[in-house]
Amino acid sequence: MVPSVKRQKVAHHSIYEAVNMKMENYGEIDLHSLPPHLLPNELEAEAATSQPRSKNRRRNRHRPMASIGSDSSISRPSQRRPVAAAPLESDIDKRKLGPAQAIANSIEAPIEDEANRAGSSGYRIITPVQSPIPKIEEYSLNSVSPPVDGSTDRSHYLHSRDDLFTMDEEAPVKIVKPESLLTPPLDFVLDTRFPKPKLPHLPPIWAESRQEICEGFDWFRSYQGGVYHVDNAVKGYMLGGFAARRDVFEHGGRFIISHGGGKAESVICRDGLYTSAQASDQLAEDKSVRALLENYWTGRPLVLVIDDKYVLFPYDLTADGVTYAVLGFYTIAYAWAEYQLANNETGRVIRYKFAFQWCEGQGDPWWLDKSVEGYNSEAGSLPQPVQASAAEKSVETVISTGLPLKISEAELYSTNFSPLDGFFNSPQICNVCHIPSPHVYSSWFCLEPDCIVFWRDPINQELVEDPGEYKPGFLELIPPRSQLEDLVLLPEPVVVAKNEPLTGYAFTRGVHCPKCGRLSCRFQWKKLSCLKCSWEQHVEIPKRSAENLRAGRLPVPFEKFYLNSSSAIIHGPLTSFGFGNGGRVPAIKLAIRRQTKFLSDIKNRLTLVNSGSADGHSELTNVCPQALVAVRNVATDLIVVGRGTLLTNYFSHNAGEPYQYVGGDANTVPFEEAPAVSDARSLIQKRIREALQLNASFNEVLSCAYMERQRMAFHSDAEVGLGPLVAGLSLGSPALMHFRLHRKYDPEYEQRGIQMTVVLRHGDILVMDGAGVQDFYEHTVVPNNFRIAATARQITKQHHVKKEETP
Ligand SMILES: O=C(O)CCC(=O)C(=O)O
Repeated sequence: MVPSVKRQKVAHHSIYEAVNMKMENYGEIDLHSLPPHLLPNELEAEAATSQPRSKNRRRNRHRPMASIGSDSSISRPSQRRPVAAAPLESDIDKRKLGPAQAIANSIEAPIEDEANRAGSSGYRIITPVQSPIPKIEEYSLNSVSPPVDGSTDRSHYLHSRDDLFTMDEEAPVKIVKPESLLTPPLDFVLDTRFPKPKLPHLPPIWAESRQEICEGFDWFRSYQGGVYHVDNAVKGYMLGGFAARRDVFEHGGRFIISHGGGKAESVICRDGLYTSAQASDQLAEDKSVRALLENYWTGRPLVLVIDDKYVLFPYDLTADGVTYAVLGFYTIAYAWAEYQLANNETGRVIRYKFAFQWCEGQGDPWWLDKSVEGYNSEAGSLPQPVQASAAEKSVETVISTGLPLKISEAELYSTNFSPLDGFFNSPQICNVCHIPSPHVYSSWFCLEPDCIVFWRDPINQELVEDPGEYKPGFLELIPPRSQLEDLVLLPEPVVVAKNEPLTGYAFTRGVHCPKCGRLSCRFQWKKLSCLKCSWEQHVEIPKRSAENLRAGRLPVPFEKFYLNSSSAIIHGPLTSFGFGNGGRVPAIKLAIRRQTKFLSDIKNRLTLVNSGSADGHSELTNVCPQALVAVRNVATDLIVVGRGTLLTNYFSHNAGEPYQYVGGDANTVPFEEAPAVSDARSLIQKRIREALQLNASFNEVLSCAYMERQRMAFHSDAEVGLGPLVAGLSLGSPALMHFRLHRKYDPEYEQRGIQMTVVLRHGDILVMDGAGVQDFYEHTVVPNNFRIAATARQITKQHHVKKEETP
């Protein structure tokens, strides 16, 4: 929820003007006027969706270019809308509940329940289960809706989804599923090809975790769901988990049929309570389906990615530690809707099926073993058991010898036709809805879900129980259809250009290893490296001067802080106090407390101490080189995002006492080994003594380093044995620290908006004093650009007692 705020002109006072001045409440500003990259995620998402979009731009980008050799008699989808065409804007509401659904709801006899036939292993409706700490399992990503994110209290989830969120990606979610809910989908085919042989060689592009794919591969940046689309065009499609009935992998993988578009039965987790959501009908206007249909009509290629659970792929990815492998470019040859069995009231759901065909011009699929005698590149060769030596063949060699890494313009022609336009598989026009449907199965029936005879025998109008086999010839390859475009699959290497800030966004992204093909996240501050082999590229980030660190303006309409007028937080007078070598230095002390309900106790306060002196800055710059040893830490094993390891969205380094948040002992060094961090601690303690007359003695400092667009998620430092005094020193670009009410005090999300925002500039120390600050509020830090923060705490023994040991 966004706070209800109204616009009001806000004066810009310099720090010096503000000293000792009774400032007005700065709550009356519009947070939406802030640049999106400075907003916390939920506001950022809102800001992004409220941007006006140029329809023309979008259409031009995704409509096919003029076709070469196209037949003018071939009608375009815009002229007549066959089955499953992307709806026009005006159609959307009308199509929400089609006549087919009305009929389906009134039909008494459901399609025969295969689960019953299969005995007790069949699918069940799952009722809500109370589950304290579930066993974490990955659930078919192609079919799972994101669970509702739970608490962001570090004691529950050490990292929340915001930690990994960057602006051009979907936020990753926790895919958690208690064992008791792990029932296989009803509509699956058993894989008969086990045991699968080992891969002939590593794939040219592969990853071990979903995050690696999303950070390192432009064609697939979806942490949740199986369809990655941008501006209504699908860039990547994930084939994962169980295949649905009638899914196929033909011609050696040149022709693949898959069920896509989400809305399968899913598990939702909220506050530790797991519930299942029933499968529901896919609609042509559902975002994923709609985007897939747009690719279908335009012939635009997309990239197929598989995971190691995709049963129809003939090789075993797991043997080589491959979780995700990129197949190559495909276009959609056919799209249609059909009924599939489901575990809901009607016993069935509408599902869209897509037939993907390998794009010509990108060589043969990399997994086809050309060494097999009688290898037929058209048909593909079935996998043979692979010799160990062949399996270990260097991907480097493979990459250089013709892999599906690029579609070259010269080899393509754009047919720009629809497969329904009369050439393939004898489409027929339905005499009820007058929309053509392809002839997919042995007998033809209407595949337009809004038609009252959808999936019904045209003669006796009976619902089709089993459509049987595909019509002979349906699985044959069709002439290629693609746009004249130079599309590059291989991730571009990160090039270190002269004078480029090496903390820029490009350097936060994942890297593709030219030796073994693995995608790795940027996990070390000092270099880009492959997590599989020895490949690495040094990116030596130079030491920054105080001036350089301080540079960077925050385009926000407030100098120091923002208070939401409905928050009831009050601030005291702004005062100045002296630091350092005897001279008085103008500085700000801003005490903020909440007057009613929550922070009524004066002990709970927030103070921003600005060092304000040149001498302070020179002391601080020493901290930087120390923090540069930082790494992106591994998130807790309580969370699975997609598959594999999960890293935070910033780099960190811990000194002093182990801090559970950064993995305890494993990621902590003693202060003696971190002299600059130790200096920062001394400086923080000194400033607090001077400004607040508090004798703080911190025994832990967490240093966080942020590159462009990185940030720390909403959380509170409310773990047992922490604080209650927490003080953070800011270095580098200015940042916004937003506070919102903790979810436990606002369960209905009524006041989920930002209650308070504090600007943190180079040299500032923000002091959070009192357990109430952590208990009532969560905070997030969104830097404007390169920034390092050193946050000091007092950690007691209680903090080290493991969760299971607490009574
Ligand atoms: O100042 C920062 O960058 C974040 C500090 C913080 O929230 C923390 O360490 O808990």
